[in-house]
Amino acid sequence: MSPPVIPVVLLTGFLGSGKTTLLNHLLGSARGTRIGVIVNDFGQINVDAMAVAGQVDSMISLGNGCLCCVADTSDIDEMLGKLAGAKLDVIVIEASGLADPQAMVRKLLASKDDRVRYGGLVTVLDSVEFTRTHTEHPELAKALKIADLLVLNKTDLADPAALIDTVRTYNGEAPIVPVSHGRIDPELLFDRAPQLPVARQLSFDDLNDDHSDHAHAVYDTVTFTSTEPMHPVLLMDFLDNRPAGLYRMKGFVYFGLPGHTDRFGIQTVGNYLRFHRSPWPRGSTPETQLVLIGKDIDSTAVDWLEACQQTGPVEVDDMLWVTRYLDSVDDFSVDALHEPAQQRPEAEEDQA
Ligand SMILES: Nc1nc2c(ncn2[C@@H]2O[C@H](COP(=O)(O)OP(=O)(O)OP(=O)(O)O)[C@@H](O)[C@H]2O)c(=O)[nH]1
Repeated sequence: MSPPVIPVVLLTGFLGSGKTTLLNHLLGSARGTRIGVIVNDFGQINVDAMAVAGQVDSMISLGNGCLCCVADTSDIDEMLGKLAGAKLDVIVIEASGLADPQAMVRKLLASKDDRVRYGGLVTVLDSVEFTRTHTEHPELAKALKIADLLVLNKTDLADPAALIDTVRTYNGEAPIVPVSHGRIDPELLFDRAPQLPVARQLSFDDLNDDHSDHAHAVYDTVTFTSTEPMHPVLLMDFLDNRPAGLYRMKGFVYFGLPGHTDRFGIQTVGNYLRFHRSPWPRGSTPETQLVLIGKDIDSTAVDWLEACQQTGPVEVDDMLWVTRYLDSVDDFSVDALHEPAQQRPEAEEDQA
């Protein structure tokens, strides 16, 4: 008997909407379902791949690439083929927040590997940023229109009720699931139910509708790395006055605070800012690694970050500017910084 065909679910959504958070939730609640993952991070630092590593049995990371730019379907088939050989129940592809979902769906549908089949498109929406991003980036409507499941995320921060009607105007059929922290019921995706209520037949128009304006073209990605510690007050000043054009920032910060050795994961989305404290991976050299994504990001942003490096000793109270944005209440006092952070799986990095 030939093995069951593996559904390939595409996870998309604008920058910072919560794709990695949702993926981590799925991986954490898989209950025996074998999930393969293709992470399609954008930018030179593979922050998302670092976050999911450790939870996933079968993972392929594209590093500094983009699945919708992969030249031909055989490259996709090669990746899917590697995972298909690993006896999986489902493959989830996390698209870059900048990806063109139509181009990716087209390539998945064109796959010649008969061990896999396109299993549907999940689009994650940020309840807080939805109105702003969809006004500024009308091209995002594509990912709503062809979605099979719409996840209205961050409902802990904004009431989704008013948004549901708006979202409905883009897509009259797909279920809309309001959640916080990407906590969707995995049964919506996996068989023991696999596939999405799903993978409806997409029309020729759905797949070809103005695909010429490849969404990436309008965004910049800027990276900053440094082994010099950052000064908390100077970095917070940067974050309070973010450079023009910056939409999203993520990565890790190294503060050279005497007596403590933890790294600070950082996430910004629009005006949102959050730090997460965790130990540096064993054997790694502490360094700041930041990816800045946006539109026409002010060219002085990197110079400004360089100027945030420490030139002298840092007082422990300087960290108060940072600790109020930590995601764990236990960490709010600066004294707590002297206790090493709990060793947690890297995959929890992005979860609340
Ligand atoms: N309060 C709150 N924060 C959330 C929720 N979902 C995600 N976040 C936070 O939002 C930030 C961005 O989440 P990610 O999961 O990294 O978003 P993403 O879509 O993978 O981001 P990109 O890969 O940059 O496109 C992180 O700090 C998450 O912890 C949520 O439902 N509520």
